[in-house]
Amino acid sequence: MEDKKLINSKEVEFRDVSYTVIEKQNFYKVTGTRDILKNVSGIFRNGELSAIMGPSGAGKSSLLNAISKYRTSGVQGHMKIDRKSSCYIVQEDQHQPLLTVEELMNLAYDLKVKDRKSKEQSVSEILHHLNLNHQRNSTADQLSGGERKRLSIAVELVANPKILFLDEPTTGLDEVTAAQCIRLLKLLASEGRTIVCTIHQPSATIFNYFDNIYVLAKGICVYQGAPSAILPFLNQMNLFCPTHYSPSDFIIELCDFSCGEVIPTLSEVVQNGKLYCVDVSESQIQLKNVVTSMVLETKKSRAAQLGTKRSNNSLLETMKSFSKLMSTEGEISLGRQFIVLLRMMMIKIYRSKIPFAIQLFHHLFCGFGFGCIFYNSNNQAERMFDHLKFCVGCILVIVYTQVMTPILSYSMEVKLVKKEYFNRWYSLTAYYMALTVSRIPLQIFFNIIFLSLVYYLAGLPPQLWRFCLFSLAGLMVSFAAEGFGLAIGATFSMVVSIST
Ligand SMILES: Nc1ncnc2c1ncn2[C@@H]1O[C@H](COP(=O)(O)OP(=O)(O)OP(=O)(O)O)[C@@H](O)[C@H]1O
Repeated sequence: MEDKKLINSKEVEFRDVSYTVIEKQNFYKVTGTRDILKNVSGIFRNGELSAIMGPSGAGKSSLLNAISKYRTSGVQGHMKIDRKSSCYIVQEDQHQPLLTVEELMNLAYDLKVKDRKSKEQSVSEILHHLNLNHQRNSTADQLSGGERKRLSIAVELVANPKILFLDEPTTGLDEVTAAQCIRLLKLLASEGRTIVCTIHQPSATIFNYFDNIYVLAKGICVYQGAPSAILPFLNQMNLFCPTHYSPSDFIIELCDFSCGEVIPTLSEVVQNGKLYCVDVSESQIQLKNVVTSMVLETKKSRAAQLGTKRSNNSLLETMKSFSKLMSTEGEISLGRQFIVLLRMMMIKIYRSKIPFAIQLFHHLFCGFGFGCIFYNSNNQAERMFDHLKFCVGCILVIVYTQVMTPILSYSMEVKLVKKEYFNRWYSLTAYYMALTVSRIPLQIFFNIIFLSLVYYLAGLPPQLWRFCLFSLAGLMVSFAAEGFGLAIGATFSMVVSIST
């Protein structure tokens, strides 16, 4: 009966998962590979708060990333998880800047939920539930660490996900706030969700809030089961916790400092996560096999389906899979995503007073300086080389300005976009379209200021049609340069975020 309950209620199951990274001496030279996770298995059940514990560098975040499918390259093994109803909350609490808590909640709701009737009520309920109601009008930067963490959870809760993955939710929080955060997660789990978080070394109070503990050491599982069963389990292995130690400190110390056979022996006993420790009585435990072949079967049937599909392979199928890649699987249409994102970006631009002032000063300064260099030179036909220098110079100023702006600003946004895209807030197509369109008005405004100044100071003919042609050429260069800037900014920040 107990076994049946365990098997039926599991929400996340993984079997023989390994994660290998390529080690490089420098950007080009590969020195070898390193196994971060070594064929670990386990389950995280519905209605439970589970913790992945272990010393620093044990592979906790790697395991969370692998089973949530946040990271797929280098990961092998079988995983059963409903991606559509899961979300991942990263360690750094990143939120759209310049938006208030209420606006962030509304943004998440508009992008994730189709039914708009109950928006106000749902948002209020979640904010109330997470004790953020009094901060409705504050921006994310004005919140405390604990409030920011609660906001990260709140924005994901609007779509009522069944599975929540959190990477180190207590990092940077004091003991009391960390305990509050874990209590909140326990409450959310008790409502029927599967909550899995990584945690480095929880205090005794926090440790006892968890329903399930998964301990990793050097990429292998050394314990999986109820927190209360951990000491009886270790006692059976002749490892006795000193009286003044908390169980969590003891197992972390064992994993961190023990040498020789302790870690492989513990891992062998729990079959690298396939067995689950249940506390039967005060000093007795039972090891139950909970990881089934179900994940393998799911994988096989998927593979079989794919095989059938591939046999009918056609251009249409390829196109469909490509468009799936480009869009989220949510129900919100691309058009609505675009409108919601565009509105959000316009609000952000409107509120960015200092960047606006800097850009205005930059364009005025460059326009004036550049105009002075070529003062009244363009109405003299014999100064042909000066005309050429003027054109090349104009192009260089526009290109440099427009390339640098997205390179500097976009790299900070990439991690946020990666998180929101992974959590199915929007498709990349809608995001890119909104980003491009939202920048057009200011881009035209600033470029016209620069172009008007240089046009006038350089003594070009005061004819409207000539000025329009000159401006059009400048704007086209500016749009092309901005595209390059976005590509460079996204590529380099992707490289940085992938390698971190
Ligand atoms: N992409 C990668 N390339 C190279 N090494 C990596 C990569 N990802 C993880 N590692 C290494 O794998 C090990 C485990 O990393 P992981 O972040 O999973 O540890 P952790 O248990 O979460 O540690 P911490 O508690 O300190 O965050 C570390 O030694 C880390 O340097």
